[in-house]
Parts: sequence; C-alpha cells; structure tokens
Amino acid sequence: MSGKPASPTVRALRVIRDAAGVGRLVWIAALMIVSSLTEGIGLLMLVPITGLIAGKGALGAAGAWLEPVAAWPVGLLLAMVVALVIMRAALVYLVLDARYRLGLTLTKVMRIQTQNAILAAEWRWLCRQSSSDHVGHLMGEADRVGQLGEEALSIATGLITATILLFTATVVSWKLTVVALATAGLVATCMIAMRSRREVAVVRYSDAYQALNAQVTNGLFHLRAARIGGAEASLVEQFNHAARVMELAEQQYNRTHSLVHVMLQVVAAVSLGMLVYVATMHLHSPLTALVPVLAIMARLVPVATSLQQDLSRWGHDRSALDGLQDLIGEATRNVEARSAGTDAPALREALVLRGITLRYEGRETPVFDGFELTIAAGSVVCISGPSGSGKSSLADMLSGLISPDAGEVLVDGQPLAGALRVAWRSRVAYVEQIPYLFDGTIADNLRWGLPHEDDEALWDALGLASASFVAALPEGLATRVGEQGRQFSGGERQRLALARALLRKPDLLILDEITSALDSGNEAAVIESIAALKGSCTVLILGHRSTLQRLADHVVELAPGD
Ligand SMILES: Nc1ncnc2c1ncn2[C@@H]1O[C@H](COP(=O)(O)OP(=O)(O)OP(=O)(O)O)[C@@H](O)[C@H]1O
Repeated sequence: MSGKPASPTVRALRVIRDAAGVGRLVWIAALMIVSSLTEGIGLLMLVPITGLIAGKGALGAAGAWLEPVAAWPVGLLLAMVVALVIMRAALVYLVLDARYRLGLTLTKVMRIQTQNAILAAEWRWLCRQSSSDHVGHLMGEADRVGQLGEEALSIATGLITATILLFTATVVSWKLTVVALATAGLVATCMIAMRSRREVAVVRYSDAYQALNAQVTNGLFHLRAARIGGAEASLVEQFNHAARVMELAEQQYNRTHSLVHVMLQVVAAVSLGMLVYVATMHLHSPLTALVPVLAIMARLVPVATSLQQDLSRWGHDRSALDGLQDLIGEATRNVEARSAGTDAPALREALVLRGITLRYEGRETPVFDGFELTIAAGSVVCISGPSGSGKSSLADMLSGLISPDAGEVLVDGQPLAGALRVAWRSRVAYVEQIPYLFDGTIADNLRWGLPHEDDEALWDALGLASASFVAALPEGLATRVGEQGRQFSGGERQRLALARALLRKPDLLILDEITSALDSGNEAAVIESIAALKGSCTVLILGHRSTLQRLADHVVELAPGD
C-alpha cells in the first residue's frame, strides 16, 4: 500500500531522527525541557521577590499560594534565583554542544550517503551528470543539511521555552496571559504574511549558489586549457556574472530576513504596549502579576525572534536536503547491480561481442548495431577508426563499465550481465590517454586500489612498464608526483599509469592511445613491454599509431554506426 508522500518537513525530521538516533534525541529533548523549566521557575520566583519588595499583601489573590515562599529571607530567594541561572547555563551549554554535534553527524551522514549513491550508480547515468553539481552537493549542500539539524533543535528549544514561559505566565495570571496570547497572534499573522516572500528568496539563493559553484569548479578544472586557448576572459566574465547573481540573490535573502526580523520587533513592541495598557487600565492587575508577566513577555520576544530566524533558516537549508535527497534517489534508481560475493569470470579462451547494439540517450543513430567481435585470450588487438566511431564505447563495454542495449558480451562464454559485469572489472586494467595521478608518492599512486602490494611487486611492475627512470630518482618510490602528476613528463606519467595497471595482473589490459605522448625511444620500450605481455594477458589498444598496429595480432577498423 503506498501512502501519501511525506511532506518535506516530515522527510527532513526523519533524516534527522535516522542520523541522530532516537536515544540521542530523547536525551537532548530532556535537556531542553529541564533547561527551559529552570528558566520558568526562575521567572516564577519574581512573584515572591516582587511581593517582598512591594510589601506585605502585595501578592494578591492570584499569588496567595506563593505566600509561604514570600516569607523566606530575600537573600535565600535571590540565592535560589542565582543557583537556577547557573544550572540553566550548564544545561544550555550541554544543549548547544549536542546541537553542534548533531549538525556534524548529519553533514557526515548525508555526505557519505550521497557519495556512496553516486559511486554505485551506472556509468551511463554518471556520464550525463555534472561533476560540479556533485561537488556542490557533497560540499556546501551537505554543510547546509548539518545546519538543518542545529536549526531543528534550536526550533524545538524555542518552542519548549515558549510553552514553559507561557505556562508560567498562566500560573501568575491567566487573564494577562490570554491578552498576551492575543497579541502574540498579531506577531504570528505578521510572520505568515512574510513567508511566501521568504520562500522565493530561498529558491533564488539556492539556484544562484549552484550556478556559482559550477563556475568555480569548471573554471579551476579547465584553467590550463582556458589559459592556453585564450578563453580566460570569457571564463572571468562568466564567473563575474555568476558572482553578481549570487550577490543579488544573497542580498534579497538577507533583506527579506532582516525585514522579517525588524517587523517582528515592531509588532512585539506594539503587542507589549497593548498588554501593559489592558493590564493596568482594564484588568487592574497587581504589580506582583504585572512585573513577572512583563518579564516573561520580555523574555518571550527574543525567543520568538530566534524562532522566526530559525524557521527562516530551516526553510532555506531544507532546500539543500531536498536537493541531496533528489540526487540520492536518482542515483539509487540508476544503481549498478551489486557484485559482492560474485566471482569475477576469468578470461582463458575468448572475449566475444555478439549482436551488440548501443545507442546513447538523446542520439538518433546507434554507435553499434548488431556488431560482432571475437578477441582470443592472450592476444593483442588494436581498435582503430575515426573519431566518434565508437572505440571508447567498445572498450567501455569490454571492460564491463557499460552494458549494450541489445546483444551480449561474453567472457569464456559467460554473458557479462548484472553483478557478473561489475565483478569482471576486477580483472580489467585501463590506462587512459591522460592518466590520473594524484598528489602522493609514486608508491601511493601505484598502490591505488591495491594497498597491500609490497615494494618488490611495485618495482616489478615499473620494470614491465619500462619505467626505469624511477630507479634513478633520489627518493625512488617515495618521490612525490605532484597534483595530476605535474612533476613528471607526459610520457613518464603514462609509464607510471601503465605500471599501476600491470600491478593488477589483469586478464584484460586496455590502453587508450597511450603512446601518443611518448618519444620514439620511449614508445619502442613501451611497445616491447606490451609485446612481452602476449600470451599472458589480453591487450586491447585503442588508437591509430602504425607502430601499435604492427604489434597487434588483429586490427579492428571501426566505422561510425557499425
Ligand atoms: N555518454 C555519452 N552520451 C551520449 N553520446 C555519447 C556518449 N559517449 C559517447 N557518445 C557518442 O558516441 C559516439 C562514439 O563515441 P566514442 O567516444 O566511443 O568514440 P571514439 O571512437 O572513442 O572517439 P574518439 O576517438 O574521438 O575518442 C560519438 O558519436 C559520441 O558522441
């Protein structure tokens, strides 16, 4: 049975409950209630203290039950108030600490959930996504979700405090409290009137934030190309535009926020004036009722103001949670079949593509239509063809990264479907045209994905990849490669990447135009390395280089729409 979908607020509260755990929330709620109670009791103490100051009998009929307390020495009463204030300060500290910790937990939980969902999604879905959007979600938006946890607790604290303050006021004088509630209605009406204005500002802010984030990440990722290609000026212009839009959106948001804040203070002052007028001119309330109720109302104003601010921030930050949940939902709907417990099929005979059709979303013509190919295990096959003919797509299918829309990819007769396709990837290694190297040592980079390989295995792999230059480095395997391997030449980076691939001892090694950055001497060395793999590993080379084609046992020439 599918019920009504939960409202965004309920969904947000559920996320907070799941991240924090019910036990922790109950503990925090207890702290908040006790802390607010101490405040209520402290304010209630004003009744006997005012009675003592105003003189005997000033408590009147309403405060008659506090007569015994009023008989206590004034010093004792004041000491009790001070003790309550200290106790409340300690409780407030605990509540604040719990609030911050809940915020941090929420950010962490949402970050991990989002990242896991993205990582588990199908490659074809991932290709359609914007990386900068994902960065924005994982960084800024996840932080805002953390704020949501703090705001939820702050709102709860405000509501509990307001309830206890109102209850205390009722104990002192219910008539005055009714008048106070009527004036509070004025405040609430004002807040509701401002709500839609605030929501529009929130949406605009979120959109502007995403756009600016995209500009920042895209700009930094592609700075090299922009600098060389003379596109810096347009990059700067786009960034400036996004920054201006962000400034305006933030300005509008802050203005709305401040306006609500100021309006609230004005309405609160008017309400307070009305309260004093009605109390003195119509209800003829005694001082012992009026002073505590006024003190309670004066305390209620900042409580209501923070409540309003927290509600406004809650609305603002909830849009971040909506965004993250949408992303998680979409990624989960596009999840890859799980491979845990599935044995990767070994390639001993042949890798076969049978009747393959592959069509990308939004493209009229398929890249492959009924395509057939057999690759004998241990052979070197070169896939050649013009740009856009489908070389990378073919490699993606053979490596198990994507599955065709029709037809089968078979490893020794086993169709690569579902979890088997994912498991097969553990037997495949891939060297990209522009290899990925991160800012760590050579050893760190080689051990990427294989953290337990010893130094001997690393040197063996470097030897196989013709990367003997590492031995000549003063720090050897401990040499840092710099961000994206910038401390090495293009050819050296590719040989390091080849060594990393060989360390995996793959059944299938895919090399994507890897010799394009090598000089003839290095190319010959790498070609020799690849030739040495014949028989022990199936090698798929993407590219047109004649040197590579000569090495291959078989050259597959692709034409667009094969
Ligand atoms: N994720 C994708 N979404 C939509 N179309 C895609 C996607 N990936 C590739 N294509 C399209 O599929 C066709 C084959 O692309 P592919 O990258 O496999 O070709 P290629 O031969 O490797 O090209 P190149 O030599 O230029 O790298 C191209 O027309 C390309 O535009």
